[in-house]
Amino acid sequence: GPYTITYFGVRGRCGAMRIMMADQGQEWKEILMDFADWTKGDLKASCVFGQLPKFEDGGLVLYQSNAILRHLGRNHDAYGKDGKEAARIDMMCDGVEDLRLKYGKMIYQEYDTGKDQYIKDLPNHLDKFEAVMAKNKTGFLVGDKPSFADYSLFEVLLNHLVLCSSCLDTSPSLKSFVEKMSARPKIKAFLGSDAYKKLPINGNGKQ
Ligand SMILES: N[C@@H](CCC(=O)N[C@@H](CS(=O)(=O)O)C(=O)NCC(=O)O)C(=O)O
Repeated sequence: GPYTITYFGVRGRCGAMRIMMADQGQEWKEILMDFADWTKGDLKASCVFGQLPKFEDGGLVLYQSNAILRHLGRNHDAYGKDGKEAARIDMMCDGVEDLRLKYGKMIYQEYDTGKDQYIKDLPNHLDKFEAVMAKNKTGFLVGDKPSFADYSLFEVLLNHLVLCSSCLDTSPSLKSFVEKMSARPKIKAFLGSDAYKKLPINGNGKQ
């Protein structure tokens, strides 16, 4: 710390890191970028990849939402107990990223024509995470405590429950995972906060 997020007024690619920091008892500053200012280009030109989110940890400046999650994982004992667990957590985080990319493509490019088919195909994607969650038996993807991959999976599942409220009905381990994560006191408080509720999930208002 001190942690600062610079991003647009959406949950988007900062949904998971906010939930993770809340659960870890961390505070952070939010610099909310409005899109008109962004299109002027000054801040964009200063971003390593020309994109947000930008994350500051004191003097350290990071971009790439999954790199930010990993940094928080390292700093808050949420990256496994050893190298093997860390590698499996990386694998699961990358798997969640694949789901995020599919979800984002549907939301931003194919919502009207592709939403129904996306929901039909969803079980084929969620069953991979269901199998890992069911096998690990601790209530987390890897090891016996939440890792940054758990926070990313949890957040992306919350978004999918908005898209399709029944999408976990055939995934009992994922359903229990979402219920348990939602019940963690600091997460429950954050999900109930105006700061969380006032932000739309995506930049185009579709969900
Ligand atoms: N891989 C990056 C993607 C970041 C990204 O796509 N940022 C978008 C906003 S959002 O899709 O995350 O909401 C952006 O800056 N868009 C503005 C621009 O590209 O000029 C990450 O994970 O952080």
